[in-house]
Amino acid sequence: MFKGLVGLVTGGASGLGRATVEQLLKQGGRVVICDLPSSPGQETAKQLKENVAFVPIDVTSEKDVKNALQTTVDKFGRLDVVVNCAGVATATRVYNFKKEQPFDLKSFQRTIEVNLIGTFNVIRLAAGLIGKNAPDADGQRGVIINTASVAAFDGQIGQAAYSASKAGVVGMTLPIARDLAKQGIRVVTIAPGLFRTPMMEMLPEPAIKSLEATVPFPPRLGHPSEFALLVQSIIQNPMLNGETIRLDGSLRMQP
Ligand SMILES: CC(=O)CC(=O)SCCNC(=O)CCNC(=O)[C@H](O)C(C)(C)COP(=O)(O)OP(=O)(O)OC[C@H]1O[C@@H](n2cnc3c(N)ncnc32)[C@H](O)[C@@H]1OP(=O)(O)O
Ligand SMILES: NC(=O)C1=CN([C@@H]2O[C@H](COP(=O)(O)OP(=O)(O)OC[C@H]3O[C@@H](n4cnc5c(N)ncnc54)[C@H](O)[C@@H]3O)[C@@H](O)[C@H]2O)C=CC1
Repeated sequence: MFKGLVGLVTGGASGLGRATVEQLLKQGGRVVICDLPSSPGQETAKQLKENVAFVPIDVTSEKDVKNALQTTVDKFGRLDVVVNCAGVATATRVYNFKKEQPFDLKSFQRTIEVNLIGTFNVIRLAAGLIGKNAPDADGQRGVIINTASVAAFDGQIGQAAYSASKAGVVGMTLPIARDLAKQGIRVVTIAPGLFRTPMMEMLPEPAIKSLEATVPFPPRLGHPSEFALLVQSIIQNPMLNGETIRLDGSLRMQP
């Protein structure tokens, strides 16, 4: 289905990103996995064998992202789809009254830097490369897919930094789609609910169970493959643009 398509997936060594890499490969695409040098990206690429490459990057670095785009061109000759999955989660109250300690500003800044600025960094640099593609019959040159979170809308206690970073991703989706419309590049954001990934598994199991119990239907954590399925649908459907799609079993998180 995606024969010849070239994708670049940040955070592609784990969780939702990895499932996306697998789905794109299954559909005949070629994929560059971008993730931290400390991630299992190299092993992941080895396991998946063909049509896949790993480039170690930090999404906040201009040099790293430019290097990943150059590798994409050198290896596969073009770039059609970017899926931004790289992200970090933090959980701290804005002020801890027991310890008389305010939220650590560096931690707030780093969350914004990775989740929001890192996503923007990849978009701004990748857009130039996607824009070099010849347009298809519909005038389309490529697609950029971002990952926000339902926490952008209903962040819980302790999620000020994380929610702010993800709300930023939601907020920039429409203006960037408008910026890139003339070049025929679509921009769509997915706001996942609760998916079983290493990030989610950092929460204690009782916390996971209690969150899971709040999902109306299906009353369970999502499978990463279900996120990847939405990525595939977004790529396939040319009318989807400038929108954030919740993928959450109708979950609205409680405080
Ligand atoms: C990854 C995604 O993108 C998807 C998601 O967002 S998944 C949701 C992730 N959610 C989180 O990570 C929650 C982050 N928050 C926390 O871990 C903790 O609230 C915290 C560590 C920040 C604070 O913990 P704390 O100061 O020890 O507070 P604690 O004493 O446990 O709780 C105080 C009150 O808040 C409530 N509370 C705390 N965390 C809660 C939670 N996650 N959900 C609901 N209520 C919560 C407690 O029930 C308690 O209520 P009462 O005062 O009525 O008894
Ligand atoms: N798992 C869930 O329930 C949800 C996840 N999300 C979001 O989905 C995205 C993927 O999350 P998961 O797969 O669950 O987490 P994960 O922790 O399994 O994967 C995230 C990947 O991002 C990489 N990464 C982190 N910082 C990076 C950086 N600076 N540069 C490059 N790569 C970096 C990590 O190394 C990791 O491989 C994240 O943006 C997360 O916030 C949103 C809502 C729910």
